[in-house]
Amino acid sequence: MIPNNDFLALTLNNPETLAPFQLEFNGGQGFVEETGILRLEPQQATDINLVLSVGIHGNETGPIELVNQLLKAILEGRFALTVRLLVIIGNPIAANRAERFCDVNLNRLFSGAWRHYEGLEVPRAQSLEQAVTRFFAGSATGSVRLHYDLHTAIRGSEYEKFVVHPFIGDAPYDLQQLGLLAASGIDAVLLSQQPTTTFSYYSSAEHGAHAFTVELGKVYPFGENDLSRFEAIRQTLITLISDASFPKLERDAIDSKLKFFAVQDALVKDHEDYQLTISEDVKNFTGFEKGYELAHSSQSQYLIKASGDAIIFPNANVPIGQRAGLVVRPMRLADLALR
Ligand SMILES: O=C(O)CCC(=O)N[C@@H](CCC(=O)O)C(=O)O
Ligand SMILES: [Zn+2]
Repeated sequence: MIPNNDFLALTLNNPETLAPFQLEFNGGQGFVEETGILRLEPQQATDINLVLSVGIHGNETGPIELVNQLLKAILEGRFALTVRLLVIIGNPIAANRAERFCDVNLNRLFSGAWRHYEGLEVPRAQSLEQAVTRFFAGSATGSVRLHYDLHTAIRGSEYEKFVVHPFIGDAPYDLQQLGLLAASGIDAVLLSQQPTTTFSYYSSAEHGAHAFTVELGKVYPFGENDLSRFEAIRQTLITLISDASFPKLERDAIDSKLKFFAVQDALVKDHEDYQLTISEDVKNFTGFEKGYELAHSSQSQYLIKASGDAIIFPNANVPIGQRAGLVVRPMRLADLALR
């Protein structure tokens, strides 16, 4: 069993390794596959397979606390399990250090990108890919695959809660998933226009999952999160897990709740002297006038291409070659292919 049904404590007490074990609870069976990786199988067959990952960045503690609470409620039989569920606490070593990562940003290592890096996160990225592969391999043919990768952002945001939707090529966007996001208190959806090496892109591209990076607010240390700010997503997750059902929102309701943005450019740090021109307190979604110089280095200059283009995740404190921010452009739901 998991002492006190506290999977977070078990994981943080065993940040490097944990021998696999099995557990029974009222409603199903659990399998701790390795540290921070717990698979729950319901008693009844289901056509929903849900990966909930948190703590891919060790210091993003709010979603870790939220999911740990949900897990405790399932293990104590306070609500039913009607879906297959894989819970991942991504980077327990970094979580214990209250750091975003130890050696290398785990959320840049997926889809095999770990082959090009060294450090503590490299074997972890491999393990997480394998765990997700095993999990989806166990799903029934034709069943729904979901992966919600929950994060919090370094900066404050004009839209507090938002998701990054991985690039899906010419495929239509899924109205049911957009409805779930709208019902979960998400304010904005950023549509990626190219492949990346993030966890959500991996599950989307490799496993055909509906996957998102979900940003739920600003980073705070363990114990300092106001979990009431996650109430809407907590409710949609409980309904999904206990009733295998999605919120039913009409297209107009989705349109009125969600703002949409296309990712226009990824800012890439190209030299040690690379600088963003904005101050530390500029929030995500701050927009600029055409021609504004957003970043420069001795190698390059980035000028805003259209008035209203806005900055997300500005951070020049990254290794050369990595993303220092995203530039997004407002768009309308009406412009999207939907199904
Ligand atoms: O606030 C920040 O600067 C970073 C927050 C964060 O960790 N965001 C994710 C987004 C991943 C994606 O683009 O799907 C990340 O940078 O890994
Ligand atoms: Zn993060």
